[in-house]
Amino acid sequence: MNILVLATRNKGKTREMRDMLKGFPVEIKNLDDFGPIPEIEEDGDTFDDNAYKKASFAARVLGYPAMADDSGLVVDALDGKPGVHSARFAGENATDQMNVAKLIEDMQDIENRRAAFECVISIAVPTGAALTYEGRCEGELLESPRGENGFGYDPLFYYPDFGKTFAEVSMEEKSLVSHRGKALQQVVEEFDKILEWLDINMPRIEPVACQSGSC
Ligand SMILES: O=c1[nH]c(=O)c2ncn([C@@H]3O[C@H](COP(=O)(O)OP(=O)(O)OP(=O)(O)O)[C@@H](O)[C@H]3O)c2[nH]1
Ligand SMILES: [Mg+2]
Repeated sequence: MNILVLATRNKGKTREMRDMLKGFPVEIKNLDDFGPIPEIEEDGDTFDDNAYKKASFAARVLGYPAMADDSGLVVDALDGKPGVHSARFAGENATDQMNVAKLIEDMQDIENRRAAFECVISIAVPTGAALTYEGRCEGELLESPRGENGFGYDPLFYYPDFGKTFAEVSMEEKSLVSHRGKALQQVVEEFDKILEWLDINMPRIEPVACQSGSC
């Protein structure tokens, strides 16, 4: 069976990606299933750049196809911030709670509460060839958190059609409309094509003994 490595350290993302890919003929592995690998610097200007960096680096280092997600919250009134810096909004080692607290503070007394989650998923092979999928989800920011589910900014992200925040719905409900859910739905719909693409693009390196014709 094909192996696909989820190139993320984020447990919330991992849960959502694993859930949507269950039932497909692919063995999903986490970075934790391998020995320590170096941290990837996420210094790209776009979600696209960073998703590709993470997926192609993991694929090259591990020798398997890898899927990475780069995502974040884009807030109208903050000129698109925190954007690609969503995970580190309140500082380099910020927790979700710290990021949420900073966002509440920065949005104090601001009337325009419009925000969107954006996600780019990259599936890469060790040669660097890659496929890209995107998703976006629009909502509004509350003034204080609501709900216990999800991760990141979910307790502040109010989705009008649900009348709830993403932290007040189940993971399955969130995935029906979320940025990551939408990108993953395309992955799911195209999964047969992706498997064919992997077959064509994964380099088949014969063991040295075979290359010399002795097997
Ligand atoms: O409330 C949220 N619901 C979501 O559905 C969601 N998706 C992304 N985010 C935020 O954006 C950062 C991604 O940054 P990011 O793509 O660099 O990921 P990360 O650093 O957490 O993990 P990794 O995948 O890079 O290992 C995350 O940490 C979160 O703060 C979300 N917040
Ligand atoms: Mg990251």
